[in-house]
Parts: sequence; C-alpha cells; structure tokens
Amino acid sequence: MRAVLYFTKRLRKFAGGLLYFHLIGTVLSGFLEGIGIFLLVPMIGMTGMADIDAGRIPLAGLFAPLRDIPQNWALPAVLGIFLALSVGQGLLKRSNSIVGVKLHHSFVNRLREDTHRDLLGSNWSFFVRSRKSDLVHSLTTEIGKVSGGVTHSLQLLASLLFTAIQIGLAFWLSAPLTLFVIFSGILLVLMSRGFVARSRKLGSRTVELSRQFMAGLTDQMNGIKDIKTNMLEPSRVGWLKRISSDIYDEQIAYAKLRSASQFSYQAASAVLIAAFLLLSTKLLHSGLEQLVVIVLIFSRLWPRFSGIQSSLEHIASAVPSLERILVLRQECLDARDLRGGEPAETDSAATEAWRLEQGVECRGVCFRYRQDDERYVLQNVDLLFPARQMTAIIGSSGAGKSTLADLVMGLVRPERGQILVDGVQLEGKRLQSFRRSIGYVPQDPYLFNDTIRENLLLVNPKASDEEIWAALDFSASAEFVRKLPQGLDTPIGDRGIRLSGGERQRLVLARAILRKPAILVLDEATSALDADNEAKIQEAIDRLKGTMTIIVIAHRLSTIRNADQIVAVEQGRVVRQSKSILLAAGG
Ligand SMILES: Nc1ncnc2c1ncn2[C@@H]1O[C@H](COP(=O)(O)OP(=O)(O)OP(=O)(O)O)[C@@H](O)[C@H]1O
Repeated sequence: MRAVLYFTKRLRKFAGGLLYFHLIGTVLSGFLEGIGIFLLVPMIGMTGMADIDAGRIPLAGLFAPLRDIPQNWALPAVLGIFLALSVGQGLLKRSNSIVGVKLHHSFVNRLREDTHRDLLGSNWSFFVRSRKSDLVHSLTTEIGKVSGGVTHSLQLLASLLFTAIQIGLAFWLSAPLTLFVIFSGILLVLMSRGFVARSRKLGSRTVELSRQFMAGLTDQMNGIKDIKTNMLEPSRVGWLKRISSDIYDEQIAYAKLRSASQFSYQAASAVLIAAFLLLSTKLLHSGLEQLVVIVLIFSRLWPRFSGIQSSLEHIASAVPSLERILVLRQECLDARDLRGGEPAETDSAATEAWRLEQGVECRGVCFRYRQDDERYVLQNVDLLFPARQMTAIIGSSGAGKSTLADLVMGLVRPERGQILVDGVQLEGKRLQSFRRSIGYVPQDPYLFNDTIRENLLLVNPKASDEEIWAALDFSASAEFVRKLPQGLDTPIGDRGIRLSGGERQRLVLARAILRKPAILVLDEATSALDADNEAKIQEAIDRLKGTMTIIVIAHRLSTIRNADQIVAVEQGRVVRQSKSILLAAGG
C-alpha cells in the first residue's frame, strides 16, 4: 500500500487537478458502462410492453414519462435512450483514456528526466563505483516497470472510487446482501495477501535478473574484439543460455502466480454467487425484478474486486524497481558534484570560464578511492602547477598520475588537504566555472557515435568552421579528415570505431583545443601516435606554451623535454621535481 500511496502522492503533486479530473472521468465512464443495459429493465417496464413490476425497481420513477408514449413508439424511444447512453459513455471513455495516457507518460518522463539529471549531477567518484549498465538499466527497464506501476495505480484508484459508489448503490438496493458481498470481498483480500507478497518477491528477482542480463550484454559488446580474438564465443553463448533459462523460469513462476490468483478468484466468485442467490431467494424472498437488478450490479462490482487484486499484484511487482530508482536518486543527491547544494549548471553559458592567474596548488593532499582502502593512492602531495607554464607528470604505472590530474580538475576531492585555484578553494559556481576552462584529453578518449563535426561542436557549439579546422590543424588531424568522403560530416561509429586509435586521439585533442581552455590536461594523449604525428603535436603544444597552463602526463621523454617543471610520482608521493636530473638520467 506504501507504493500505491507514493505513486498517488507523486501523481497528485505532478498532475494537480488533472488527476482528479481523470479519476472522476474514469469513475463516470465505468459507471455509465453498461448502465444502458441496467436501465433497459425499468425502461421496458415503464413502457408497459412487458409485464414487469417497475415499482419495485429503484430509479424506475425516472422513466415514468415513457408511459405516455404511444405503444408503437415505445421501443424506438427506449432503444434511442440506450443508444445515447452507450455512445456518450464511449466518447467519455475515449477522451478520458487519452487524458490518462498523457498523465501517465508525462509523469514517467518527468521521473526519468529527474533521475537522469540527478545522475549527471553526481560526482566522478559515484561513477567510478557504479556499474554503468546498472545506471542505464535503471533509466530504461526499471523506469519502464515503474511506468507499469503508475498505470495500475491509476486503475486501482479509479477502481476503488468506482467500487465505493457501486457499494453505495448496492446498499440502497439491499443492505444485507451488500454486507454479505463486502464481507466476502474482505475475506478474499485477506486470503490473497500472499499473492501480493509473492508478486513483490518475484518483482525483485526480475529486477536482479534483468540487471545481470543488461550488464552481461553491455560487457560483451564492449569487449567484442577480445571475445573474437580469444574465441570466447561458446562461453558467451552458454552465458546467454543460462540467463535466458533463469528469466524463463522466473516468467513462468510469475504467470503461475497470476493464474493461481485469478483461479482462486474465479472459484470464490462461483461459490459466492451461488450462496448469494440462495440467500436472496430462500431467506430474503427477493422478487425477480429486484434480483435481476442486484445481479446486474454485482456482476459489474465483482470483477472490480478481481481488478483491484490484479492491480495490487502488478504494483507490488513494480515496487522493487521504484525502490531502486528512489535509492539511486538518493545516492546521486548524496554524491552531488558541487558542494553547497546547487546542482550542476546545465546551461553552459550560465557560467563564465575561469582565467587562471597564479596556478593550481595541492596542499597536503591525501586521497584514496574507498574509505576502507588501507593504502592512500596519493599521500601528502604539496605541489604547484604555475599558470601558463607546462608541468609534466611522470611515474610508473599505477603511481597515481591520473588520480592527481583528476584531483586538479576537481573531479574527485581530497580526503585531507586542499586544492587551491588562484589561492582559493573552489565550490559551487566557481568550481563549475573552473571546470569549464579545462580542456582534457584522457588515456582512453571517448567519441560519440555521431559525425566528426558534432563530436567537436559538443564542447563549443558556437565554433565556426574556421575554428574547427584550426583545431584540427593543431592536432595534426586536418589532413586525414579532409581525405574522408564526407569530411567533417563523416559518421565515426560507436566510440569512433571507424577511426584508428591515433586518429581518435588526435580528434579528442582537437576537441579539447576547440574549447579554448585556460588549462590543458593531456593524459598520455600522444601514446597512440606514430613518431611523425607525435612530433607535430609536440610542436603545436610547444607553440601553446605561455598562452595556457599545460599539464602533461607522459611516459616518453620526448613529451616532457620542453616542460617548465617535471613532477615524478611514485607510490602516491611526489618524489622529484627537478627537470635537469631527470633529463640527465634519461640521456
Ligand atoms: N576507480 C578506481 N577505483 C579504485 N582504485 C583505483 C581506481 N582508479 C585507480 N585506482 C588505483 O589508484 C592507483 C593509481 O591509479 P592511477 O590511474 O592514478 O595511476 P597512473 O599513475 O595514472 O597509472 P597509469 O600510468 O597506468 O595510467 C592504482 O593503484 C589504481 O589501482
């Protein structure tokens, strides 16, 4: 019931009056549904066409004027009223169902957009510890399940309202019989609590299985080259077979549960209707007309009970997905990127780029990825990256070079110590502004499945073609882009798969430069390049010296030769900062 309340509260907050409008529309439409048939008996009775004691039927008085209609017009008049009621109900149902679909989808869209925004607002550490496929799964499959929960919550609310009205009407017809049915209904609800609990359990299992499924498939697609080269296809086929069989078992279990619940309802209905007829004829001596009306009402009311039960089962199976989304959103809020509470600015124009005047300083910085890690990745780092100078960071693999760059860029925060930019610790908007002024080329550059132009414009949507070609020239990519059949408008495939590693690296470098950054961070950005292209980029970087702050993480001596400062990181500590010693050692 907590989930129903949650859905209802959210829906009410989101849709306001429209929710009530929709619910009333649904109730009215449900109420009118079949009312034509229900009223046929009193209407025909009132025309005098059949010998029915209309006086014993409620609402019959409404049709008294039918008595005055000439006999041969009576049937067309009755059928006309029946037709008008049925068509009116159909039109109401149609427009109301459209309102319902709009309400439902706009609510789900809002939930997805909010969750997505919360995700994007989370800090880098959050992404480091999360499985990406789980996040995609939450935004797709789990929100899809929540969407089903919303539909059933709307149906449930309408059913409850409708049932309440029908019960009122039934009470008016016969209080003892209504009490009997309500009592049976309550008994049934109590009996079927087990079904709801089991639906919820199965819902949790579904979520887990589909997460595993998506994670496995994502891994497989990302590592398809390794799979092919190592001939791992049979093991992957086996994996899919196993998980498909688990999903099959779980789906069958759910189908069995639902059919068992429906069967018990059907059986209980048959018993109830038999007992009900016996009670009304033998004990209460109800007349035929009254009995017909009561049977008609309960034949409409009873399916509602089973509808309520079915909705509760559906909602229960959607609850684990909803809970996962709520937990995820809370985790995102706890891992907000920017301290001070405000979410990341989505409008890039809203924050001015930072102009670095003095430099970025690490003061007693200690960092580890997890609080329970014994070892710190970086320990007591004291270091200044002076503005408009080039600093090279060297060190063995795993020494902490990339982590140091992440700290400088404000992607992760030190556990102890401070990162000062121009002498101040950055928070909120100032941190955003600083981030906007960084051009970054990672070790494993990412390109989107789009054209070269779109990939470049991502960081500077207003860049002209001239600026784009200048950036391509800088990164020694202009030549290969010109040779492509569609030039700048060439699609580059998933993660830029249609380009070579070196071409991808050069494009990402062009993208970083197009941003006109105040700080350029290159994390082994030339590792995939041949000597010729590396030399060209080296020259270009040399030309940039003095115009921007450059931080280069490098293994090759050629990359660091022209650096103003060289920082050696070893096992999380900055051990050397002297350029002459290193260059002398390197020959
Ligand atoms: N996301 C992460 N979670 C946990 N530990 C991490 C994570 N990223 C890096 N580490 C650990 O932090 C240490 C430093 O990693 P880092 O990537 O900074 O090294 P690096 O000097 O850049 O290495 P390389 O030259 O191989 O890129 C390593 O021991 C690594 O295992």
